[in-house]
Amino acid sequence: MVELNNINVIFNRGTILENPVLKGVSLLVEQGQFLTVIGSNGAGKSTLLGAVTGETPIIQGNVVLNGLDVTKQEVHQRARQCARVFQDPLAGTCAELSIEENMALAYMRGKKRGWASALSSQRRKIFQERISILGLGLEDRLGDSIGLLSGGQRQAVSLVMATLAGSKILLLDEHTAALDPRMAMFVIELTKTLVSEFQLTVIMVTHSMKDALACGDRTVMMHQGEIVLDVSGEQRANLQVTDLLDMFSHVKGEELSDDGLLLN
Ligand SMILES: Nc1ncnc2c1ncn2[C@@H]1O[C@H](COP(=O)(O)OP(=O)(O)OP(=O)(O)O)[C@@H](O)[C@H]1O
Repeated sequence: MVELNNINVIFNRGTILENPVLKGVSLLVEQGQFLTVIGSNGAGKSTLLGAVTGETPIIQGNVVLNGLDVTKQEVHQRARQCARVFQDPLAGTCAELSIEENMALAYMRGKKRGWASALSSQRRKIFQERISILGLGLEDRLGDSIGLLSGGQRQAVSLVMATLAGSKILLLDEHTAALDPRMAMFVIELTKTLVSEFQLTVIMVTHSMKDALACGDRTVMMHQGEIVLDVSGEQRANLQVTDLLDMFSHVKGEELSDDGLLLN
């Protein structure tokens, strides 16, 4: 469960560049819910995820993860509870390390135990099992440098890695945006499989209105640091991409330019 209460984020506070990016955002994502987040460029979507992980300093409000108030916790302390996958496949993995070593690092996220325990033969079996879900034959290539994989393969491995430490909250920050359409579809399907298998609570930021409606069970739209739309259930099930755009215009009383939101 992710609970954000009245979160305010202001970048460059007190300077000429002061930028209020989240304006009293409150959001409750129930245990096991899969929320998709859309919104125009600069709406505050990534900042919202940063507020959950602790990477973004908040000036007001509180963050509760799985019932625990983590507002004062550092990023590494919250890492036990939530995992984040970024847009850039290179961001979540270390090119110089092998697939197995990358997985071992992910496995140890938020844990105090040593490196050796993460690389035991028993762990290797778990890693092989988990990575075989991809159907890419990587279970036989655990010793290969992860830098040898394509961007899409690496993003798929990043997603599997995000499930290794046992955290129940998964934050996806446009994780398919840098992939070609075929690989993006593969990673979206993989996302659905992993979310269902590990019963994760998910916040997925996307620029694809199609994916926003096709994945998960609830969609919010952000605009200028606020949640301007929140749909689920039957209302969402009946929505088309064009309806979403109309709703946006209605809520904000303005036309939305197509460069901010992809219509695919
Ligand atoms: N660390 C930072 N320091 C200063 N300003 C920042 C920082 N991070 C983000 N911003 C600004 O905050 C605003 C919101 O950024 P954010 O990345 O949350 O938007 P977004 O909705 O994810 O946009 P996009 O869809 O373009 O990725 C932008 O104006 C951005 O320039």
